[in-house]
Amino acid sequence: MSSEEGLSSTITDWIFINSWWLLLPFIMLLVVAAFIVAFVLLLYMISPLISPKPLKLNGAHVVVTGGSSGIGKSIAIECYRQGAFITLVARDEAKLLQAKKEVEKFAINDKQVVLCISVDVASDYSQVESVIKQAQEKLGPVDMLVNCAGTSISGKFEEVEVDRFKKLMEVNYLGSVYPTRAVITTMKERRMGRIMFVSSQAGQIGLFGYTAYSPSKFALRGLAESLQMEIKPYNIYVTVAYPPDTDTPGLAEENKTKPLETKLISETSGVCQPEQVAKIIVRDAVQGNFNSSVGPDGYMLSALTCGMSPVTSITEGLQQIVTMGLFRTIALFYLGSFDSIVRRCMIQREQLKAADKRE
Ligand SMILES: NC(=O)C1=CN([C@@H]2O[C@H](COP(=O)(O)OP(=O)(O)OC[C@H]3O[C@@H](n4cnc5c(N)ncnc54)[C@H](OP(=O)(O)O)[C@@H]3O)[C@@H](O)[C@H]2O)C=CC1
Ligand SMILES: CCCCCCCCCCCCCCCC(=O)[C@@H](N)CO
Repeated sequence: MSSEEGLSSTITDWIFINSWWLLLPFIMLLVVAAFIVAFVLLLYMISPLISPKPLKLNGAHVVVTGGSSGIGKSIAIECYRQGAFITLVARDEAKLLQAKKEVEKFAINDKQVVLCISVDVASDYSQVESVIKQAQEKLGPVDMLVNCAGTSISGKFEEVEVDRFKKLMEVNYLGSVYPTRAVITTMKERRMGRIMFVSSQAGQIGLFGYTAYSPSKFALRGLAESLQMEIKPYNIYVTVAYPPDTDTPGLAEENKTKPLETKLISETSGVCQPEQVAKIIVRDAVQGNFNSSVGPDGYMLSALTCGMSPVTSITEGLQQIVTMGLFRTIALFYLGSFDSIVRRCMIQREQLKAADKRE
């Protein structure tokens, strides 16, 4: 070792031993940087969890498609009871007028109005746009749009008439796209609003008999997620509701041709009353929750199928994280029992057929 090298290493030692504090600024800088990174990460995690400000229904203009019957009518009543102005949208004028009378019984002040509009929400966009414009001229800009017009049909895949697949996509999916498209620009300008899509538990799981219906309800979820990402900075919140079987004229109609398998499987989550479903849906829409479910099965299904859907509260996010594995375990038992229902029904049918032949 040369004497020069010896000298430089002695100097470095000296700095480390006696002047470590010279490094203090660097250490502090590192600590501050670490804090900043942690803070930014925390902000990223927390920001989607910040709950929106609840919408005031008193004096608000609520448009309910499918508002002349069943769940839609109950939603209209629930909003009216909280002071909203209502536009009911459906095709049949007589049913609309009847529903208007029923809703009006729940007025809380004498300024409230129920407007009826007869239009097919699924056939022609320009028509839907023009009636929404008329409604806005009469009752002011739409604060909340409830897309509840819809219909269902159940049957085995090969027994469902081919044009029904198209029909259900038109009514249940496009029939929600069109009214939403007609209100969104004004909502964005006003930087406020709520959009509700009424899907179904059959929009979270595919079931025997719902090959035409389920996809039209699943589609709403894709629409809702994409739209929510676009309009959240404009303070507009989207809610997707997933009701179980609900006691309505729509369900009674569907039950006339429902396969036994579909009946037995759907019984799992029971039958609800439309008033009960409407209360939950309206509460969730007012709060701006992305997800709205009914009952314990509905809760489990929603947590299990949350995927990449937006979260609207810290508790919701935490519950999803904690329950996911447990609910999947429970789901496997449900799936097993559904498979066994389908197998048993098939065997029963074949035995009946064989007996018929023998006679
Ligand atoms: N009842 C249930 O078990 C469940 C229902 N749902 C969903 O909830 C929604 C409401 O169901 P429910 O209350 O049972 O249905 P109903 O059949 O009782 O009512 C349907 C409403 O939608 C209107 N409508 C139907 N088609 C159109 C159309 N093309 N244009 C405008 N309005 C239309 C009907 O009026 P009109 O015929 O005069 O146009 C009526 O007001 C549906 O989307 C359904 O899929 C979800 C889960 C469970
Ligand atoms: C942890 C996992 C829990 C799993 C629970 C599964 C429960 C399945 C029940 C599905 C019922 C579907 C009702 C569809 C109603 C409907 O949309 C039509 N009636 C419309 O008319």
